[in-house]
Amino acid sequence: MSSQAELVAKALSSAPLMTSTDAISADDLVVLALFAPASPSRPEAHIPQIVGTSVGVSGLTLLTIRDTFEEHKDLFELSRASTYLAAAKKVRSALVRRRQVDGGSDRGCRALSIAMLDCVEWFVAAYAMVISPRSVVRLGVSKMGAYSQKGFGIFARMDIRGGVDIWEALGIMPGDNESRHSSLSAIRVADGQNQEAGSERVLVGPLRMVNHLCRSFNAEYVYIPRTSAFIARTTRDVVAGEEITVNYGEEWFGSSCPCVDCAPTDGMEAVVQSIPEGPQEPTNHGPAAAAMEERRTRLAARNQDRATAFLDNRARNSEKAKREKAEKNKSKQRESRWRKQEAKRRQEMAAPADASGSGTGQGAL
Ligand SMILES: C[S@@+](CC[C@H](N)C(=O)[O-])C[C@H]1O[C@@H](n2cnc3c(N)ncnc32)[C@H](O)[C@@H]1O
Repeated sequence: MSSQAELVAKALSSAPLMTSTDAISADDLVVLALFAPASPSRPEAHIPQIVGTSVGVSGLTLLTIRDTFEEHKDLFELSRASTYLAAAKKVRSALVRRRQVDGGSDRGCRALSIAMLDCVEWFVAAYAMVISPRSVVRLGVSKMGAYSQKGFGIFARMDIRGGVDIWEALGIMPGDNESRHSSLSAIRVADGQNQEAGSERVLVGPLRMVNHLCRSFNAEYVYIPRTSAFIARTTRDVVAGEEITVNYGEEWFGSSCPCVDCAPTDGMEAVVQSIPEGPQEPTNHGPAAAAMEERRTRLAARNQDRATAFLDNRARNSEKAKREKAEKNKSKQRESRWRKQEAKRRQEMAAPADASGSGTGQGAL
């Protein structure tokens, strides 16, 4: 199936460059619409940490995009790449029709500019790849790091061998570097891409949902040559249900990395599958499930040890910080005392000269 996903990803990767502002807004919009619409009928819907918070549209727009996608969802057949992109165009055309006032209501889509609709088309196609039951990965919600913060993550639907390209986890960089809009997904242009190598961009699309691990990551970003697009490539075997993770590089979190390799937690886990995807291969049986269970047990045991070490370390560091602060205060007080004495001494030295004459200093000659 991956070869079809590869065709779709390559077609999407050669899209004209978007601006950061449109790309981030459209990414927010499509993610919120497809995975977290504010609908009372979906109490499990979760609004994760994502994105640039740049969306200036109503909940109605989100629901309209979601409904329009649902109406066309069956057209997104990942096994037939030739029809796949046409499906995204149909979603766009339906949204354009809904932009026109229809019986007094535009169903909330009038706020979407033409440039935004172009981007929405791209993101609908990109995220429909991970929604497809044929995709090797899916989008879920991950409980991450030391603070058990929730955010989106990408999870394997099936066992994936090491060295495999995950075409469904596609990301693309806009043509400008307005990355201040979303520091959640800054990335540098690589040699061999179609933009100035080394410059910083925002990564948008499903690949931006991949989370970080310092050591036990299982994938890396690779770029699609001569384009602005990236995908994930596994660096080792991954079992069904496991989260796909990469190492963002040392600079990302600095010395306070919250990942489970650096700080202990219960580990990452998928807690919500945001969008119903139809029948799927059961994953709670067979060697893959056993391997995953074994990995979970290993992670839990390791995290237990780390938890103790982490707490000891934190207590030691906090003591050390207190001592250093007290020392600093003492030294400040010493310095202030010294300054006062020095000022007094100077005053005393100056006093006889003042008393002796005109105040210009010449009286002493
Ligand atoms: C590119 S985004 C990854 C997707 C993100 N989870 C989301 O929902 O948008 C990067 C952000 O995810 C969070 N993140 C990634 N890996 C993490 C980890 N291991 N522990 C805690 N937070 C993590 C951090 O907030 C980081 O700035």
